[in-house]
Amino acid sequence: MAKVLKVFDAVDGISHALAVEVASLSAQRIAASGRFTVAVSGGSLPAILCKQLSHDKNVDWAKWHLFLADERCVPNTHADSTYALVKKELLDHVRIPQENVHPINDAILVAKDGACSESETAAVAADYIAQLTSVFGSKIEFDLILLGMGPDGHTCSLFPNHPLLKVHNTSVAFLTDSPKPPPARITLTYPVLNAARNVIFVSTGEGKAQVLHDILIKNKEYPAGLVSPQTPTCWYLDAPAAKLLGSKVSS
Ligand SMILES: O=C1O[C@H](COP(=O)(O)O)[C@@H](O)[C@H](O)[C@H]1O
Repeated sequence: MAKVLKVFDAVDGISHALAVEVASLSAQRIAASGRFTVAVSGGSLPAILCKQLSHDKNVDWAKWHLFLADERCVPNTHADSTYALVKKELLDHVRIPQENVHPINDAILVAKDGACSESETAAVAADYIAQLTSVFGSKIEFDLILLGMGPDGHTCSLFPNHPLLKVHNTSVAFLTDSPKPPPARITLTYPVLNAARNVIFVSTGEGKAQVLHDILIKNKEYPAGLVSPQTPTCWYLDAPAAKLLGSKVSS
């Protein structure tokens, strides 16, 4: 599937363009289906995504259903929690009904520091599958999944050469050996990523330049490059991240 690249001089340009695009997709899908189902990654993405979007009063936030594309198995108030980040950047500023927001069930966690046992992590994943099923039924088709990418090419908590890259029999998988701390995490799997109507990647900073070149120019296999949804994946990049992409980039 083709990839669409959008390159901006600075991160603020990404925030602005993303806010416009996400608001537009939200309006389209709410008009068509009465709701907007979204999954978001952690890391640098929530701050970039929400800087402008969280001020948009025209978005029908009450119709949003918000999931996490991956999450660290820590309490929802922990410094490493993606939910905590999304709460700070978005949920504290807009009115998405609480029942439409889907953090992990952190009451399951015995370990509160990210060092979860396999059985706890598996239970968190099983609960997250149930949360997805309660909204989607058996066919999980997000309107939009917003993803980041690490400098090693990982996306969600799908890391290079990890066995989870081959998991196709569940919507949510778990791992307790993440190469990036904390080790215990849950993640959406490729069947869910690839069933999405729209996938947008956001990648910024020089530290991502080499892997972006490898994925987008050399077509080397990295987890982020394997995402192949219903429509072309769209990559929002700043100039430092895009610096090795040369003239093949149309901004
Ligand atoms: O660990 C994670 O890292 C990736 C990339 O983060 P970034 O800070 O380099 O943007 C993120 O997309 C993922 O959700 C997160 O769990």
